Amino acid sequence: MTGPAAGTGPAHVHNHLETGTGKGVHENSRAGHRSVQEHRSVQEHRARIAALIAPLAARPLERLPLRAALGTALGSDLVAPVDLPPFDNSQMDGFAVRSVDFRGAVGGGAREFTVGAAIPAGAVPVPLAPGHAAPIMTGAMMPEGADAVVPVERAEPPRFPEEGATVSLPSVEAGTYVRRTGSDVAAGAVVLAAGTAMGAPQIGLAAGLGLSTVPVRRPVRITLLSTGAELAAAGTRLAPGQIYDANGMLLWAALREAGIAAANVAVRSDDPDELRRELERLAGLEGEARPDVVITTGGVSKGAFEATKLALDGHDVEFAHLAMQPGGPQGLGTFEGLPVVAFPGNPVSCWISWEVLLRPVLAELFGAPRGRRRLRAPLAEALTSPPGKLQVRRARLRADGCVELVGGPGSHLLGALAASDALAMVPDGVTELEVGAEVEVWLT
Ligand SMILES: Nc1nc2c(c(=O)[nH]1)N[C@H]1C(S)=C(S)[C@@H](COP(=O)(O)OP(=O)(O)OC[C@H]3O[C@@H](n4cnc5c(N)ncnc54)[C@H](O)[C@@H]3O)O[C@H]1N2
Ligand code: MOO
Repeated sequence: MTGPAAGTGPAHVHNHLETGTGKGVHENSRAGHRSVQEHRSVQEHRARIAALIAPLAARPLERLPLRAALGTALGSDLVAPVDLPPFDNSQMDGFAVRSVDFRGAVGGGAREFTVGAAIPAGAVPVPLAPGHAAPIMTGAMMPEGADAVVPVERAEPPRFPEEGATVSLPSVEAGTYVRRTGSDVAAGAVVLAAGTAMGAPQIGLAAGLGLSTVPVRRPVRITLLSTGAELAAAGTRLAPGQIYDANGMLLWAALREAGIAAANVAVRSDDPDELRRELERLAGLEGEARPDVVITTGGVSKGAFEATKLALDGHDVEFAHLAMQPGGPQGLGTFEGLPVVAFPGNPVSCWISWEVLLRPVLAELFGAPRGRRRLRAPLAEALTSPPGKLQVRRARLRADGCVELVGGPGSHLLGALAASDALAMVPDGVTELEVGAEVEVWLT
């Protein structure tokens, strides 16, 4: 995958970054969840996440107000109800003229006009009489008969004289500084195709077309479930051994930026029964209250108190260790019919899991959020990477086009994450890279 445009479309989800061997994978079926023994490839895990949430592509269509539609994907083609511009108008503050009036001007040069009534933007002008030039403001409707505009600074005198006075204007071709009806967007044309992510320009276009709502799929409902006995809520005092819950807000913000309004819950305990009760509560919710997907964070590795693993035991959920760092330990499946994606607890692991596993799948399935821009850039420094794993380093793209690493590879380095604006991908099979070696960079 090379070039700045690469990876922005759905087709790129599965075919880049050959990571992980995927070889020799076998799964142990215990009473409940399955644990994959060997490292699973990133593509394989993405494909499984895609299969888990693919049914959500059929969410019902609805019309959302523009503000709420930001970040969502269009549910059907958007057809322009009006022309843009809706009428021929001036591109400059100047004088509307009939270009034929310049015929016969000496040497194709200037000639004198009688100044007509001024035309402000928003007014409907009277037709322009031959030999007249009407002061016209930018965006104002061209008067009937006029077909060109001379900017005021080219007039002699270079200002707007009183109506009835004379002004000398240099010769112009028909069409000069006239913005024609429908020349930007023609009424009836499909201006945005179904599946287009609604960013600021698309929202601006919809507003410019006079639309107050757009057709989208019902927004995905995601509940973020932070787990861990060590978690403390922001605003409380940290007891010894505690840390503040970063993951809940980190993922909430990541989803919000991606056009998804998520809900947060926390089970500040390592008691699997407590977590199970919370999952049962979420699975039992009905209608709009019921999440489409729950993302858990924490409790999925090999410790003695892996609450998420234990709570999901007996359900159709599998756990695997991916050939990726950070974001190695992962889980996914359903809990009483509720799709669950289990991310590891380290904050950077959560972020990378979102960026590398879930976000590209949403982009592929739903068209929004847009895929991250990817490019190749030379490293500003040498690096080493563990064998057999895609290593995802936090990085910054410098003004000189080189990519520099921010912080080390550790998945607890939240400060470095916040100082980064890119991810540098070191593919598996690569254990050392020199200064100047090219890596794939995702701009976050
Ligand atoms: N023996 C092994 N130990 C670990 C392995 C392994 O393969 N073998 N994998 C390591 C990797 S890699 C990761 S990543 C972590 C994943 O651990 P868990 O998903 O079980 O997460 P926790 O143990 O609950 O937490 C890990 C770390 O993250 C902190 N944390 C958790 N939740 C939050 C939160 N909401 N906000 C901020 N920080 C959070 C937690 O305190 C821990 O420090 O396992 C390794 N271990
Ligand atoms: O895979 Mo863990 O996410 O290194 O830190």
